[in-house]
Amino acid sequence: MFKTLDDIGSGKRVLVRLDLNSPVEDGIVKDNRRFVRHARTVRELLEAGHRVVVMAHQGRPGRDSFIPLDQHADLLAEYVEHPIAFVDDVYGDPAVDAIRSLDAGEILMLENVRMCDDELPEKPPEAHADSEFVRTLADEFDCYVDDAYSVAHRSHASIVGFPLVLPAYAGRVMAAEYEANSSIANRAFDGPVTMVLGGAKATDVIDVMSALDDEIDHYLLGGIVGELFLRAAGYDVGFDVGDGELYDHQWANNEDRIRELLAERGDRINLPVDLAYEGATGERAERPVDGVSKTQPLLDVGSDTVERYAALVEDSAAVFVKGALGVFEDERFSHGTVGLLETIATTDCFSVIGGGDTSRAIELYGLDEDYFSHVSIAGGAYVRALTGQSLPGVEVLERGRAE
Ligand SMILES: Nc1ncnc2c1ncn2[C@@H]1O[C@H](COP(=O)(O)OP(=O)(O)OP(=O)(O)O)[C@@H](O)[C@H]1O
Ligand SMILES: O=C(O)[C@H](O)COP(=O)(O)O
Repeated sequence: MFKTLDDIGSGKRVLVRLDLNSPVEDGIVKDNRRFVRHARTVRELLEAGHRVVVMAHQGRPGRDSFIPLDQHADLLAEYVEHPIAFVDDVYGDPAVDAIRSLDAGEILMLENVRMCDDELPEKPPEAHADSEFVRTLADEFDCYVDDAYSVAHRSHASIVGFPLVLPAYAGRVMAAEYEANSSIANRAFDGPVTMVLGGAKATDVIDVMSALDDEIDHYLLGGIVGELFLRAAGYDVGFDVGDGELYDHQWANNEDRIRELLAERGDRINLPVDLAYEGATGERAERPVDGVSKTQPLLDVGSDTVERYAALVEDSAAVFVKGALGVFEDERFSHGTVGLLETIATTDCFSVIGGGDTSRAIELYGLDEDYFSHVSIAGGAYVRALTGQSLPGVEVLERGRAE
């Protein structure tokens, strides 16, 4: 296990890695729960009288979302309820001068760490620890805090380099995410374990299913992934219609694995028994799957499916969610996703809701996060945790030099 904020003491120069990577629309950063969550770690560090320097990233070079972090500093400051200075540099003289001018209880955010050439190459921790970026910054700090669980699947310099050269600690987000998301591997549950799997990314879902076996008693499928499984089971769905392009390429890439999973675990894989679509006057309409011949997009699981899935959830000791059961962003097609989330919220099972998109349904429909054991802010890292893979960022924290 790793050390946490409880082990740091007070009055230190702390370099903290957050994951504030956010959706960006027309150059504007969209507020999201990553800010709220990380604010708690930051506030705690400030209250302990540390000098706090935040390192984070946004987008990747070449993408529209690859922008500076000045807006992130302002948004985070609102949640921390404390001004956050920003310097448009990562480890050059302007950054080092700004770091040195901080007083106890003050906070500074560095520029997008992916603007630094040393950051992005996937390299082992030893190679990153020896980079100019890591060596230069490490000299300015007493310790490193990693709160960025959702980037822990990347072997990037700001994630794996510092724990080799500074005492390293897990922030509150890192510790909570690690504990909840690894619980299939690390905990025994006193009753059935259920996975709700949907959304748009078939390969992610199939990877999770392939990596798990006896641990899971019921798989409840929906969304695009559910339709692909229905296609493999012989139904006339799971292909693109009109100018759509969500299904056929995913089918071509995953058909064999889907057929294998159905053959090996068909008894535990639950598929939708009915599906919803847009009716002639724009209303939600539903049809049983055996009566469907797909001529238009199918946008949600139907009411009978929700009822069957809810009964299995009610009987479960633990439920893990990855991916939405329908296009929940449109209220007409939110019934599957939101109906199941509401059922999970009213039972006392251990529950983890993951997937960046899916967890947005919780706030969109005003569900209280406290009704779930954990709502993850991770995407790729959540999938890797569910598949039992270790994350480089967590591994290096565990073997870091925290004393
Ligand atoms: N039948 C469907 N047709 C089209 N889109 C769908 C359908 N069912 C679900 N979706 C879409 O899938 C999206 C969620 O899929 P995705 O696989 O990205 O989920 P996630 O696991 O929550 O996200 P991420 O992997 O990005 O963290 C939602 O935005 C939803 O609108
Ligand atoms: O938003 C995320 O999932 C993380 O910040 C990782 O971002 P990346 O996929 O660009 O590495």
